[in-house]
Amino acid sequence: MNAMGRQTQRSGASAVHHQRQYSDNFSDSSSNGRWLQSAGLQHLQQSSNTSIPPLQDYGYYSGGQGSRMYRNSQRNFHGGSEFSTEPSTPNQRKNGEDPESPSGFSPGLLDLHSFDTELLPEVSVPGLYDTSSLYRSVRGSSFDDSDPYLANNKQTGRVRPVPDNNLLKSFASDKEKAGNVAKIKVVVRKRPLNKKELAKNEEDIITIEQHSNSLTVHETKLKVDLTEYVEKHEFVFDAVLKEEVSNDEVYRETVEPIVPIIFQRTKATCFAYGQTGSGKTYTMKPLPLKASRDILRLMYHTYWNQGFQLFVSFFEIYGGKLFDLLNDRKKLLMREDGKQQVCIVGLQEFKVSDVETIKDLIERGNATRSTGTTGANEESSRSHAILQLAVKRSADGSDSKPPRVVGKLSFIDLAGSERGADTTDNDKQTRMEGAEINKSLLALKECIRALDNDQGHIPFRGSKLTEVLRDSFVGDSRTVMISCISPNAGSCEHTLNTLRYADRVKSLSKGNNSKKDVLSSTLNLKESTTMPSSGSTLEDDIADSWPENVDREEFDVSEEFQEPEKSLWKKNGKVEAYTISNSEDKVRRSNGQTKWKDPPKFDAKNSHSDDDLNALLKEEEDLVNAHRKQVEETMDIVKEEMNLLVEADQPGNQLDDYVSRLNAILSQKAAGILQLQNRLAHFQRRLKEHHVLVSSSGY
Ligand SMILES: Nc1ncnc2c1ncn2[C@@H]1O[C@H](COP(=O)(O)OP(=O)(O)OP(=O)(O)O)[C@@H](O)[C@H]1O
Repeated sequence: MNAMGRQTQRSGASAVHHQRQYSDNFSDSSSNGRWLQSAGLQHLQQSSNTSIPPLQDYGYYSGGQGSRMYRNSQRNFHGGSEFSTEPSTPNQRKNGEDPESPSGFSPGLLDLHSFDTELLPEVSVPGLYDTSSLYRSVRGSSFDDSDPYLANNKQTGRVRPVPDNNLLKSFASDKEKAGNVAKIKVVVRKRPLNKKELAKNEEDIITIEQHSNSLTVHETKLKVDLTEYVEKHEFVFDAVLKEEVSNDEVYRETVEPIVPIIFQRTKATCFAYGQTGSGKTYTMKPLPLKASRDILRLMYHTYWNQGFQLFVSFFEIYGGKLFDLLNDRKKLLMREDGKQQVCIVGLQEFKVSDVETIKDLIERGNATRSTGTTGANEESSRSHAILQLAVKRSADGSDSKPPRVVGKLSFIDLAGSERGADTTDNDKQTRMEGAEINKSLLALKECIRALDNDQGHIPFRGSKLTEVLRDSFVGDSRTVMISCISPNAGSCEHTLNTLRYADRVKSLSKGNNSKKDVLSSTLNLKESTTMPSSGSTLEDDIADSWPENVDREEFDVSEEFQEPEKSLWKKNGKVEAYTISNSEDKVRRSNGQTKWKDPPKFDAKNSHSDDDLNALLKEEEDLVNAHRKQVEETMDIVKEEMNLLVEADQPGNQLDDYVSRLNAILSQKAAGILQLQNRLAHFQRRLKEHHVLVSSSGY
């Protein structure tokens, strides 16, 4: 059965797979339009019944249906909303005099020939960053709705020739903003404890220092004497957002700075990454609408009358296949043209001119999206949803030629990453989905790394997701990654994996060699050497970059022996002794980490030197050797005891039982050694990979 077929079937099984409802465990409020509220766009909620008109109703804005959409726009911009004060546009629309006013929302059928993803060549726009011309015509009055100049302009039908003072400021600040936007920005967002977690009295283990953009995970561990101790894992990112931070603030911190540069031939991507149920969808959902609002504001204000147009498309990648979320999940094909441009054949693109229409489109797409149930989230996204806002303009700024992409903003709501452990109850389908999802997350990270290190080869072909995003990564591009984390103790391992993934993305970034981040990176690398308390899983693999299949297989073998070992440790004195030593080792290593947490006395250049890496490798090797020694000693003791028992020739079958139990322990210990050896091999590979990447990043 193909993915589509499976999808349909699964959708039918309501308990397992269903359309996303957007309800949550946090509040009892109706979820319909809740995300609008969180987006600060609640005024649009009233009109949320507005259905999207059938496609055939709308031509391009120059077509005959334009007036209908024009009325929509008018309502939107005059509905007492924040948009009612939108400069210039309302009057224009009211008067119906604006020949440029894009009154239509119309589909653009994308095919190999028409989907031009190539950036528009730089077109000189009079007044755009051309300060000499700006100054020549600077006017003293302000640029707003009541600006008499604007009214005059419209009355006379003259094309506004140049911007005024405020506009000049706006250009300058846009330009400044653009320069300030890092190529890769990594932001972490913590969600609040949910009802379930609160009911279970789960502890919040994340503390955040927003002013220093640092975050600490307090991981509870067991000491030698079985008392608990807390190991701290510190991370520093570009921004760290507390649980009380609103979606508005998230927008301001992440997407707002990149909106203006979309008009400057830049393609940007914003995506959320994190464990299932950590808040990716909650975080991502309001962003496109807020961005659209700002894009339209720029189009109608700063870049008014310069021929920019906004287009929306929305599709998902499910099971490695593409489906159009704005066209009844029609299956799409991805092709590369002769110029290696990615083309999505059949994807419908809608020309939009008002926020309300965009809101309707987004809602329609979200309602069509594939969701399922995971252990951690009843409405888990099982697909990657990609919403693209493309700013276009025809080469000569007129309507006579088809518009070409100037810049593009892609929002990706990634499917939830899950660990193997979470999927034990899931069916094969869900596990396969998980594998596909994890593959694309790994590929995404590899691409971001390669891009930021200016590597010649970008591994786009690693997954459908990265292939589709290819054109967003070439040329002048920006990436904002929002790592979403759950605060509860039960999610500790997931949270650490998410943060390590984020840290890998960030710490290997070329423009990110500040001492602070080097410290963070080194710290986190150090933390990653901690022996896991349970077996590694696919998510671990992603977090730690072990791409080779062979690694996975090796580790699966060793994982089998993890459980019996755990169950033994309380039953048998000898085994307990072994495990306790193991804990002691951890404690020692944990204490040893203090030196890494102190401010580094090295300079950034040498922080990742061979010596550091070799020292880490040596330490891990010592650790494994120490374990091996302990196990061997345990085996010796067990053997000795067996011999004693045989010599004592105890009557009855008690002896047989005892011997077989000891034998079982021996074989488990042997497996333990094998596991440690595998672990060491993994670690060596990881260090090697890290070393290669660090060297190529120029530290
Ligand atoms: N910052 C937050 N404040 C309040 N509620 C939140 C927050 N983040 C997430 N939630 C709630 O947590 C639940 C899970 O969030 P969400 O569906 O966004 O997770 P997800 O990471 O997208 O999961 P999946 O990957 O499985 O789709 C939802 O009910 C959502 O409303």
